[in-house]
Formats: sequence, structure tokens, C-alpha cells
Amino acid sequence: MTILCEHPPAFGGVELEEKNIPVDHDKQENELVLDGGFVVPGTNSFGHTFRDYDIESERQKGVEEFYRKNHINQTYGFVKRMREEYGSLNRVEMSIWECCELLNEFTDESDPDLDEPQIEHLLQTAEAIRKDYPDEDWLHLTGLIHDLGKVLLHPSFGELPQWAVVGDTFPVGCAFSESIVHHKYFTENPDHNNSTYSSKYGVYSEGCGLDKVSMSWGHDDYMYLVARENKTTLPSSGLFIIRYHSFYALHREDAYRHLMNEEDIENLKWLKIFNKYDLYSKSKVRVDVEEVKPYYLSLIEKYFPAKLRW
Ligand SMILES: O[C@H]1[C@H](O)[C@@H](O)[C@H](O)[C@@H](O)[C@H]1O
Ligand SMILES: [Fe+2]
Ligand SMILES: [Fe+2]
Repeated sequence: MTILCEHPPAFGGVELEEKNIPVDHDKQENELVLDGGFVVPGTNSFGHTFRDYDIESERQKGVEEFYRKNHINQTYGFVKRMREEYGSLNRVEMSIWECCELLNEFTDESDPDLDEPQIEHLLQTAEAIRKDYPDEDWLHLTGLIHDLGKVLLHPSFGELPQWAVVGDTFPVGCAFSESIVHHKYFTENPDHNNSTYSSKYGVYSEGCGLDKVSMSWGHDDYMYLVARENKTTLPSSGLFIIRYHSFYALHREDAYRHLMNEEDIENLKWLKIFNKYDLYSKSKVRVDVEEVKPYYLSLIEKYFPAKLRW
């Protein structure tokens, strides 16, 4: 399968990756405009550059402490147990929209760029994509649902700690890449001292495909399982985005290429596009939920059953 056949890009080019065009007026120097017109802000709502994990601030201390716990506890064994436990989807029955509303209660402790309730982020992402890619309704819906796995923080899902739900993800069962945020804390991860799990290929083989690779447990893989098991009709690129959107070492740093197969390489093109909207749409500008709700309900109806098993 190639993306070009299945979902022609709205702008009709062969190259799917966005071309960043610098803006030359009034805007801050580091602002960029994506192909569809989306203006990438130069700074986040705290006045810092996006994904800056090294600046000195109170919020950043919390973020670093989050990653310390995350890197120590996400082991190959932990991931296996969580996938089995949560893969049975026997906890709750609810619709996609009900889940969006549940996320209203949560903020994400791993995120240096956003301290708004999660439902805002879902709508901001989806609406920003919708403006630039009006014909790709599957991508709008992917934007809306990509973080719904954060519902694992909710009491009816066992109230998992933040380190087991949010933050960037990475493969387990093979060496941790140095391009992962706050990489230094991996030295305290038990897998770091296991000769197989700390080798380049670990339990995997060259070009085996990401589907074979166990990722640190969190909202990405969980939502992927929910969507797949509830038989969504979203295209495989949508499922790929949901599953790997927090895998920054891959989609931003180009690490772990040695584990990818041809299909992953195709899907990565859409993920890179998606990421710009996921990251840079984070702002204090609120979306009017009631105004956009009917549109998203129609997409949910098109791609998902009325009730899903979670
Ligand atoms: O802090 C953020 C947040 O948790 C996002 O939902 C996740 O996708 C990112 O990768 C992470 O860095
Ligand atoms: Fe996410
Ligand atoms: Fe997100």
C-alpha cells in the first residue's frame, strides 16, 4: 500500500512532506507557514520555544521528574503486562464523544507546551488540520481522537500514573536511543543492564516493521488497540498516526530507522504532517465546542460504531 494511492494529498504534489516557507512580515522571525496556510507560532503560550526540555522553570522541573519515572519504569516486561491487561478492552462501553468529554478533567504533566484541559487540545489539533486539508476527513477525525488514550488516567481505567500514560514513547526490548528526551534516566531502567534488551536490534531484526516492535506503554498504543479492535474504518495511515504520534525519536530525530519496513516509511509521511498540527496548534485560543460538535459527530458515525469497548 502507498499513501499516494489511497489518500491523494489535498495539494496534489508528489512530495507529501510540508515545505516550510518563512514569513517575511509582521510575524516573529521564527514563525513558519505550512503548505495549507497554518502559521506555526514561534513560541508556545508560556513564551518559550516548543519542546524545549532544558529551560529553567517550575513547569519544566515537573516535566523532568515525569520523564525520570517514565524512563525507569517502562521496561519490556511492564509493556507486555499492560498490553495484555488493557488489550482485553473489558472495562467500559462508551462512544468516542463521551470519551472526549471525559478528558476534560485532565492536564498532561509531561507537556512543556500546554496546561489546558485535553479536550481543548483535541479540538485545536483537528480544527487546524481541517483548515489546511479540508478534504481529508479521516485526518480531521484522527486529530480529534489521537490522544483519547489518556483516558487511562481516569479512575474507571485504574487511574494509571502519568508516567504510564503520557509523554514521548520509544521502543522497549532494544537499546534506548540517545535522541529520546531526558535520555540520561534510562541508566536506572533495569533493561539497560540486560545484554539483549540493550543491544541495537534487541529482540527484533533489521526491517522487521514497527508493528513487531513493543513501544513504551501509554495513550498511543492503547488508543490504537481500541480503534483496531472496535473495527474502525479509518485508513491504516490514521491508525499509524494514533499509534506512533508520541514517537518523536522516530518522526523528528530519524532514530530506529533500522526497524522500519516499506509500509512504515510510507505511513511516516503522513505522521510528519500530522505532527506539525498536533504540536503547534497548542495555544490558549479556545475552540467553540458546541459549534464544531455536529461535524465531528458525523465523522465519528462514519468511521466508528456508536459504542466502543474500552
Ligand atoms: O507531552 C506530550 C503529550 O503527552 C502528548 O500527548 C504526546 O503525544 C507527546 O509525545 C508528549 O511529549
Ligand atoms: Fe499524544
Ligand atoms: Fe496531541
